[in-house]
Amino acid sequence: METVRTAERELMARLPDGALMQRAAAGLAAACADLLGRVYGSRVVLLVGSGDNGGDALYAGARLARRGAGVTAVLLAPERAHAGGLGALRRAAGRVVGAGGDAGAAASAGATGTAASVASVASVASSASAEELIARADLVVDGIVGIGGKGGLRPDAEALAAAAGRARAAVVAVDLPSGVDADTGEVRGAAVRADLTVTFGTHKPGLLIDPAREYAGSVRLVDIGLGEVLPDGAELEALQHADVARLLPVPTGESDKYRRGVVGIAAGSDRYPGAAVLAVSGALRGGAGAVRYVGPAGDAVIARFPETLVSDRGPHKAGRVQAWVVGPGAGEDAGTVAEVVAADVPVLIDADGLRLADADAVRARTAPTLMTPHAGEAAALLGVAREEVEHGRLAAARELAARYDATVLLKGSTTLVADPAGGAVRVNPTGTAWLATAGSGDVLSGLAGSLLAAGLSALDAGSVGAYLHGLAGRFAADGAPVGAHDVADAIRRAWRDVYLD
Ligand SMILES: NC(=O)C1=CN([C@@H]2O[C@H](COP(=O)(O)OP(=O)(O)OC[C@H]3O[C@@H](n4cnc5c(N)ncnc54)[C@H](OP(=O)(O)O)[C@@H]3O)[C@@H](O)[C@H]2O)[C@@H](O)CC1
Ligand SMILES: [K+]
Repeated sequence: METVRTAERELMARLPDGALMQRAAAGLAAACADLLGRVYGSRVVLLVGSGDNGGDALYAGARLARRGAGVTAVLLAPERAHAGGLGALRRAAGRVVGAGGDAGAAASAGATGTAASVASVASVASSASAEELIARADLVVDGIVGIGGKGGLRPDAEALAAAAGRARAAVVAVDLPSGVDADTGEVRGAAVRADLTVTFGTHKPGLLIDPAREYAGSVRLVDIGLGEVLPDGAELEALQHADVARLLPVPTGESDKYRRGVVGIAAGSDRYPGAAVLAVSGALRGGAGAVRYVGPAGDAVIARFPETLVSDRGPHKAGRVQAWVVGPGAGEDAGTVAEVVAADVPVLIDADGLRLADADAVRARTAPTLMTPHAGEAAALLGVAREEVEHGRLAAARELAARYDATVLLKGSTTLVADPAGGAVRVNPTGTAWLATAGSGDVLSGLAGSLLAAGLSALDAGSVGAYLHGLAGRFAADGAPVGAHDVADAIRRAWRDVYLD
């Protein structure tokens, strides 16, 4: 989060002391009030760590207390809690206890001369333990740790996170759920599970990428004015409808089918003819002017899609294409994979192709390469355990892109697209769990390959393909299970939704 911190420092130098924190706390309190519905008479518990994240929680708690909520702050480190925030909460008649419900520890917050007075702290550090307070709360605000967090939660923080998890209260995370890694989205140990995360200034990668994304609940961004000073080139970006609409290849008056690009699909085997059919089904909806199929499943492909140009003579002799897709259902056909990898046009490598392709040959390519592994395939390529990739998706995508000098689309519940040149990694915002269905990846490879053939860069083809594919998955599912061919059928609707929006 170095970029955010630098921006904060710059902005702070121009603003009166505490102005950023006040903006953050105001936005946080408003979000809490929305969630509570009725603030007056509600029971709010603040989990307060020793940094500014806890300060945000304390100031927001003070605002809620002024509106009639019963607010109790549970301090993890009473002697180091944010002094200004503690004073504000006290002035608003909020209560303060130590994490163990321990009056002595809480009282020391006052005793060390911070804004809380000994009398007020000691008098309210009553008999109820933090655990009991949390169990009775309507709302729990997680201000344990924010972007300053290092490593997994410490044991006392972990106990509070667990208590919040057991409670019936809604949980609001301040800036990000404590315990998730702000930079990478990794969750190594215990972490707070939030219903809502109120984040400040900019989306942190950890809020957009699984597994952390799951812990964040819905995410609300509060503008604290960082936009003016944040440098360009954020670490992550997500395409929106308007971006995708601009990138879609749309035929002009002069287009003929060859100018719109021909995509070659080298996929399927006697054992897996279905993969060929599904890849072609995606390719036909991706904007290329024609789809050429090469491989042993030509009959199955023609039977389903008679518009396909079919050849059984191998990629070299199949006729010109503007991009290749190789790998879905390829089985052990390393020869075809090698032939395609050697072609001097953009190539998308998927599924079996990822395993069969020679790494040096991929690196030696001069035309763009787009690799589309899921977590298991990425793990095999990197030589690590699958969990390693699942816990660190951003790092894995970047690492693969660097190793293969290829654009990498890492599939999963949050699909990421990383370019070898560096720059922001694209997070696909349209995914749905329904897409985890057999053959769905084959459809995506055909679709993205078709976009490559139509002239999009590997980064754009991958991210636009994932976007349309995710949207198509949502349309096709509509709350019920889907097959991959349903997803392919819905691509046209997704395209219209984006283009005509
Ligand atoms: N700058 C601004 O103007 C604005 C900043 N804003 C807010 O500030 C937040 C960043 O604040 P920050 O830099 O004080 O760090 P923060 O996240 O509170 O954590 C540091 C503390 O946590 C502790 N700690 C560390 N790891 C831990 C663990 N695993 N488990 C448990 N504890 C752990 C660590 O303890 P220590 O290592 O020192 O013992 C240290 O005391 C940011 O996320 C946003 O909410 C907004 O108000 C907008 C304006
Ligand atoms: K937090």
